[in-house]
Amino acid sequence: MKEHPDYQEELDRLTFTKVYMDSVIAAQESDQETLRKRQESTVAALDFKDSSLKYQDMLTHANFMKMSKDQLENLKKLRKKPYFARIDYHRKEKPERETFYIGKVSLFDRETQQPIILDWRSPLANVYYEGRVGDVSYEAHGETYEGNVSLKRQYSIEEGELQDFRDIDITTKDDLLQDSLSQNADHRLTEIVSTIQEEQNRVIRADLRKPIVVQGAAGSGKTTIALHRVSYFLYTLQDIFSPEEMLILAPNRLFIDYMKEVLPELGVEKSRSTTYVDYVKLVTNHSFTVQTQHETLMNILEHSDEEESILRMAEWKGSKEFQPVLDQFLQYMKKEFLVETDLKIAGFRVVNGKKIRKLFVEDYSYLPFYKRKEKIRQVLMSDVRRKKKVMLQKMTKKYDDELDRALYGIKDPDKRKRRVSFLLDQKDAKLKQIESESKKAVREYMKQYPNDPLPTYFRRFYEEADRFHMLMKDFGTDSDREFMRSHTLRQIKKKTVDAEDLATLLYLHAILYGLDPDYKAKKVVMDEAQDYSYMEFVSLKRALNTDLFTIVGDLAQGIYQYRGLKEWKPILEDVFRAPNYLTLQKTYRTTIEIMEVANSILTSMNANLPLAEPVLRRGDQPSFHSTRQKGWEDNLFEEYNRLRKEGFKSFVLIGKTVKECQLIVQSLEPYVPEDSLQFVQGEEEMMKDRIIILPVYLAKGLEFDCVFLVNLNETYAPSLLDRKLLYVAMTRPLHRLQFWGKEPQAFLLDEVNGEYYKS
Ligand SMILES: Nc1ncnc2c1ncn2[C@@H]1O[C@H](COP(=O)(O)OP(=O)(O)OP(=O)(O)O)[C@@H](O)[C@H]1O
Repeated sequence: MKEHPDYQEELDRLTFTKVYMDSVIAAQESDQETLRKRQESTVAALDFKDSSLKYQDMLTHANFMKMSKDQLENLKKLRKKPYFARIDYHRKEKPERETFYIGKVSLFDRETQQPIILDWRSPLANVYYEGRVGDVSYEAHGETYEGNVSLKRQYSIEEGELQDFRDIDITTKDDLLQDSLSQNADHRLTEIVSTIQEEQNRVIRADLRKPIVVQGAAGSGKTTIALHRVSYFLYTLQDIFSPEEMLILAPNRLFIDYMKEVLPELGVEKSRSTTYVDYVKLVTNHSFTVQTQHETLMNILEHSDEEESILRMAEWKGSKEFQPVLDQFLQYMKKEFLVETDLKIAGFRVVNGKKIRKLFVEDYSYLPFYKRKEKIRQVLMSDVRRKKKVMLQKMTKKYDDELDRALYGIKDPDKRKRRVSFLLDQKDAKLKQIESESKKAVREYMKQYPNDPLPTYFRRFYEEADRFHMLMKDFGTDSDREFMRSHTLRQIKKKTVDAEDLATLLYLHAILYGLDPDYKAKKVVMDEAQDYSYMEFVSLKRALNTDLFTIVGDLAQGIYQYRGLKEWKPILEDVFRAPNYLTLQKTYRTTIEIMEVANSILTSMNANLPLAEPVLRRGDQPSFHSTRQKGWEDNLFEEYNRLRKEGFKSFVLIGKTVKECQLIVQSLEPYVPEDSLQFVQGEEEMMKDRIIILPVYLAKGLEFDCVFLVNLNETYAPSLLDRKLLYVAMTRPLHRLQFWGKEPQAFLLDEVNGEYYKS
């Protein structure tokens, strides 16, 4: 690197940038003395006269930068690595070529508006990610700018020191990507802004006003890219959109912890990240226990008696056909809101019943039922307030007229006196009646409307047998439907619902009550989206009333196939209007050798999905190890130690089911040092120095340096579900994959070309 003609220039630039950052930081913290000293020493350190002058000029402006607290914190963090790339770009209409350094935040010279560092999310930075050196164009603020890129350079900067820099396109190989991929699992996720690939960049920057669905192979960067799209979104639309309005849905809490490691770097930590289950519980204020889809999956894998009926029921509850059923049910519920009696006070018709009904069915039809009810209450209240005066006047006039008639018309003084006194009492009573009825008329009137909480509606859907069977007539046989009805009612009695009921609850909640503004989100990101049912998508869209969804998933990993999506078509065609659909085929996580085996399993699914293409990175072939011979436990631990010595840090043993994992723990515990295993079953955080033991369903979305698939009892059958489980498990490692079981068939390796693995 030192021989490179630009070496000194690059060194100067880095020194300058660091000092500029320091100056900004010090200026913000008003430490003028430090600021002056730093600036002096920089200028002394810079070699080139020209640049010294220019830099000195720029440094003086650092004083005047105005920054938010968050921006300042970010700047401090990024001082160790201010930028990762440079482009030399000549925009057509500009007289000369300009150089831009790209980093994770932007930093501008206030006076000249020249970027010291260009944010990776800025429109111009797109030039770095898209295409190669040569003619390029980019879009900003609706305009297209043409130009030419003459240099694309990547930097490796550690602790603020320049380690290396390389130009891309001279060799086509992306060295930085190669370096980044060969690292270990615990410090990889954050580094990807510098190595985002073209197909990934398209996903990140795809039209922000449209929903987007991304089908991506295992390890193609779906999670990472979805989060970068969030970051890009927040950056681009920062003036009109705040992070709190973003909802990120992940499959489990383990996954959320894992994602959070990425979030701070991307500036999206203020977004709400949660699971669908937790979100629905929150917005519906739901106190039921939820039987999760994982528990159902375990039941299937461990063969429960009611397996088939349970699966059928779960499928129905999530299906597209279930939506019209719920809509019809809601029509029945709506009838109870169609009150059309007149609102009367002291014999006066204050509001016409037909008008009240019209308010519900027409004027406020865009609102949830209970919100309409509230609006009607407000309208009635104000009508009563307004008309009370008129009523009082009318009543007063009526009695005053009668009094006049009595005073002047009745001759007999006794009779007249009685009549007048009667009329005065009457008048007084009637006016009081108007006063008092006005106070409570609306409250009384509103009693005609339903006032039930969500669980009541949910129960009623299942409780009224005739109506339930009539609404569900297109679903299976009488007894299938009855199973669904009685099972759900039994669950309700136990204060439990199935995970699939959450979509129903959210859907009903959205239409009946609407969402509390605190829980609203304008943009939704759904990872592992293949595991959501149609109704889960629809209920979210309905509840949030937004089209801004970023949906990423992989149908090949759809292990909840009994309830999840089998294809993207219904989402693309029925849930959203004209969404973008993109695919990610290159896979970055694992080596060619591991992907060869995993792809063989993918092919055997006949799922018509494109095979993942591993980025050129080689490693050891996956290997099979027998657990038949005595002492296999010692062998496994030896392998672990050997790999640790090679420098690998994170290890996982994946079992097919929870039971299988328990068996693995029992078998290994006597052979390994105390506290070296951690059996993760759900919420707990994974400890970095332990060998993790996980059932496949929890390993989904995660990654480890070395993965051992262990199979002591539960073999993988040649069924679609088991193939998907295997595929998920096999695509978790970054570097090494080993199979530990009685025979290769236990992992369907008999279907894999024998040259792809060692045994
Ligand atoms: N452009 C890139 N540069 C460097 N690393 C990348 C890049 N894209 C993805 N990776 C790495 O590849 C790995 C897989 O990414 P990620 O977990 O986002 O993939 P995924 O598609 O969600 O995977 P899966 O579906 O298997 O859970 C991560 O370690 C990520 O850092």
